[in-house]
Amino acid sequence: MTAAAVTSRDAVTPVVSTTPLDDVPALLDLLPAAAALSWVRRGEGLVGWGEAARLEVSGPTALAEAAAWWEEFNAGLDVDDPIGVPGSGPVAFASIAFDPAAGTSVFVVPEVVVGRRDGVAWLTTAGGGDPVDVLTSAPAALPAPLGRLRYADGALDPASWCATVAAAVARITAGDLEKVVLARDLLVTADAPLDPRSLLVRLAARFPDCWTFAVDGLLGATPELLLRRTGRTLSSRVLAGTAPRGAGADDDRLAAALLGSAKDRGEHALAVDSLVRALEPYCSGLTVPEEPALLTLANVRHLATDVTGVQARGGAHGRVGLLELVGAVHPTAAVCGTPTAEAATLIGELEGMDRGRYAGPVGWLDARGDGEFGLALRCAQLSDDDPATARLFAGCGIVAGSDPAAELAETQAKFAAFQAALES
Ligand SMILES: C=C(O[C@@H]1C=C(C(=O)O)C=C[C@H]1O)C(=O)O
Repeated sequence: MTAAAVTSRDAVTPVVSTTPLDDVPALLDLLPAAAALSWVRRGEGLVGWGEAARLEVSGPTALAEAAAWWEEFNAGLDVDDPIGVPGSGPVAFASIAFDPAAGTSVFVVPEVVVGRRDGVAWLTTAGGGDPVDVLTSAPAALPAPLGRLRYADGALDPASWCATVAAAVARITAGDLEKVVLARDLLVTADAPLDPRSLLVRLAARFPDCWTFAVDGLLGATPELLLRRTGRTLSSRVLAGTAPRGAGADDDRLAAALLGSAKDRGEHALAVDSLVRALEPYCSGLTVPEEPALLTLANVRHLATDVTGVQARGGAHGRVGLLELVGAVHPTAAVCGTPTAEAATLIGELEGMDRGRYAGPVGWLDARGDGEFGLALRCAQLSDDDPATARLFAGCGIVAGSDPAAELAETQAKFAAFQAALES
C-alpha cells in the first residue's frame, strides 16, 4: 500500500471546508485539463481536481486497508460542512481494480470538489486548497484538435476473440459454468493529446442516463450502478442482456426481441441473482422487480433491474461500511460470470489481457459513509506515457446460446460509446 500523506500548508490539523455556492457553471466545464475527477449524471454529482491525499492499494485485503485509510484520514481532519448532504465535506474518488487482490486500486482526495445535488451546489477544499478564485482559475484553454485517430487491436484481434468466445461457449455447454463475461481492448492513438475534459463533456451530452466518470486517467460513461448508499438506503442498477439500436420500426422490433429473448433474460437473471445473493445478508429488506425494464442508450439497449434495499442495523452486519459492501457485491455476474470463481478463472485463461480497473467499481465516498459506485464500463484508460493514446475496453456476457459474431458486434457497439466522444 502506498499512501501520500495529507498535505497541509502549515502542518496544523488539515482543514476541509465546504461552502454553499449560489451560481455554478456546468460541473464538467469547471474541470482543468489534467487530473480530472468526475462522477456526474444529468448535471448533478461531483467533480474534483488536485490531490490532498492519495492511496494506491493492492492485495487480498485492499478494500479493508482502503476503508481503514479513509477512516484514519477523516479522524485527523478539522471539518467545516454546513451543508451536510451526501458528497459534501471530505470526499474520496475511487477506482477499484477489477480484481482488487491483483490489480491496483486508486483513491484520491481532491484539493477542490464542486458538487451539486437536488439543485443545491457547494465547493469543498481540502488539505490547504485555497477556496479563493478556485472557480475562476479552473478553466483551461481549448484543446488542440485530435487529428487523425489510428486504431490497433489490443490483446486479441477480432478473429481470435471470436475463437475465445466459441471456446467459452464450449466450456459452458460442457457444464463447467453457466456464464462468463469476456472483454477485449482496442488501442487508439491521436495526433494530439487527448483532453479528458472535452471527452467527458461529450460523453455526458450523448449519454445523459449514464454516470460520466474520471479517476486517475480512467474515463467513461457507465450505465451500470453497482451500489449507492444514502444513509441506510442501498440501491443498484443491474444490467445484462444487450441489443443493438436500429432505425425506425426496426428499433422497436429489436427492443421487443430483447425483452422476449430467453437467452438475454437468462443472462440477466444470473446478474440480478448474484447481486441479490451478495447484498441480502446486509439488508433488513430488499426490493427486486420481477421483470427487467429496458434501458435505451444512444448506442445499445440493455435489460435493466433497479434493486433497492435497507441496510440492517445492529448484528454482525450492522456497522458495515460502503467499501466493505462494494467488496461483497463485486464482481457480479454482469462483469464476471456464474459461478464467480469458475468465471474469474476462465477470464484469466481466455482474455489474454489485464483488465486493470476496467469493469471494477468506480465512484466516490464521503466521511458519513454515503457514496456511489458504478462499474467502470464504456471507458478508456488514458496512457501515462503518451497523452495521445488510450486503451478502450468492451465486454459481453457469454452463455450457452451466444454467437461469437453477434458478441463481437456487441463489443463494437459498446466501443462506439467512447469512440463517438473521440471522433466528434
Ligand atoms: C461488460 C460490459 O457490459 C456488461 C455486459 C452486458 C451484457 O453482456 O449484456 C451489459 C451490461 C454490462 O453489465 C461492457 O460494457 O464492457
